[in-house]
Amino acid sequence: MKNQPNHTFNSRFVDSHCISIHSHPIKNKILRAEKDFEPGDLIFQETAVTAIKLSNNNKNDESIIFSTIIESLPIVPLARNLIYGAVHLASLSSSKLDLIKCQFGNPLDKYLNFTPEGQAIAALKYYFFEIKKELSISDLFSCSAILDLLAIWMTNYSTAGPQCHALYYYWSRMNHDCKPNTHHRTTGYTTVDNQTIPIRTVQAIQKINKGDELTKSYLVGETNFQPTQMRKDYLSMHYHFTCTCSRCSTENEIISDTLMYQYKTLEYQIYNKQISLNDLLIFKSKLSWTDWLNYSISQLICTIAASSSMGCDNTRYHTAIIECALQCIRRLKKIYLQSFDAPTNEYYSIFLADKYEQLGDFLPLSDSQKINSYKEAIKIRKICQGKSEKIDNLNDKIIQAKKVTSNNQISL
Ligand SMILES: C[S@@+](CC[C@H](N)C(=O)[O-])C[C@H]1O[C@@H](n2cnc3c(N)ncnc32)[C@H](O)[C@@H]1O
Repeated sequence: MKNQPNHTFNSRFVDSHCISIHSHPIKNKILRAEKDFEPGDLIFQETAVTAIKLSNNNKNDESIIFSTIIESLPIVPLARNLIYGAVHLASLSSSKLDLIKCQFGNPLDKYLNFTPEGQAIAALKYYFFEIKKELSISDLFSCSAILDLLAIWMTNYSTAGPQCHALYYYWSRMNHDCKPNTHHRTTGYTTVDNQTIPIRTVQAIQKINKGDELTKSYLVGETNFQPTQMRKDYLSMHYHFTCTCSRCSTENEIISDTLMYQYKTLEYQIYNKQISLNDLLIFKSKLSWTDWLNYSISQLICTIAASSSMGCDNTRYHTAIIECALQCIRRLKKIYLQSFDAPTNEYYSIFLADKYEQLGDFLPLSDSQKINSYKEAIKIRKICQGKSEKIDNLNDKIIQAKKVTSNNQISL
């Protein structure tokens, strides 16, 4: 039985000849292709049903609920943003709310207090009455009703640019696969009722036949390349299901509990800024090169070095950081080349291209590999569809690097 929305919101880009929603005994709702798609084909574009803008510049905007109480809660920014999401849902009309009442993942008591989700849940429970007073939430909403909305928001929202979170009618109903057949991104914004609403574009990254389920990956960034067991743990923790996709059934990278524990501890320490880049490098130097943990630490080091969030001293650690980036490239390349549909499968290409760009950023201007690394990223992104804005950015970096290099030569 096909379900289509009653068009009380702007879904003008969605063509019902391309996709439809169906019921499924385990996954509840699923999104299906209504025709064949080739890799790179546009499947659908849709405007979000609702979105919140999290930018501080908009504090005075009536439509965005910023509260002194929420801002002063002792929680991390992501937890605060999740509460804004839940409270925002409570402010919607019932018809809009009905449209986005997707299935939610975990029972809320599963989240640990130190995670952003756990902090959002705890803060909402403890401060509900103050928050309710401050934000004039309707009396119809009890604390448990708002917590239900938080669960819906947490399971189904997506970031649309750094300062915008949104829920979609179709996109939010797509289920997970560790090797998804679609890729999605925000391709613009529109204004509805004075609100900025993002537009999401979904493209095929594999050959899709009419009747196939359309899937996306719920894994964040590099977690896509974590071993099966870790991916499954993440999905069970956040989305409350056991992944049985083809990749989970075929890949078999065994990770010992000790390694897993060490990794989780490191993640926790990094998250809480309890470990320095130097500590990480020392820890890594004691691991064998074949350890999965060794590779994962290289990923963490690259991320830290790229954001410099831990006061990383680039000069002192340069060689080690570059070696970490190269190690990540070697591993991603291996996965990329093993993938039967590479290089058309954007799923693998994105990560490899990003890593080449990161390596280019890390390399000093005097190193000829810097520009080559950017060129490699361009080559891969050119194969992917719809990455032109990132290619422009890389071309700018190459021009910049060439300019600085030639200026240096002149001054010599
Ligand atoms: C974003 S929603 C997806 C839409 C959802 N199926 C619905 O009916 O609203 C995420 C939830 O869908 C279910 N789900 C997603 N992918 C799944 C999968 N591969 N296997 C089983 N359940 C899945 C889980 O319950 C998860 O918490």
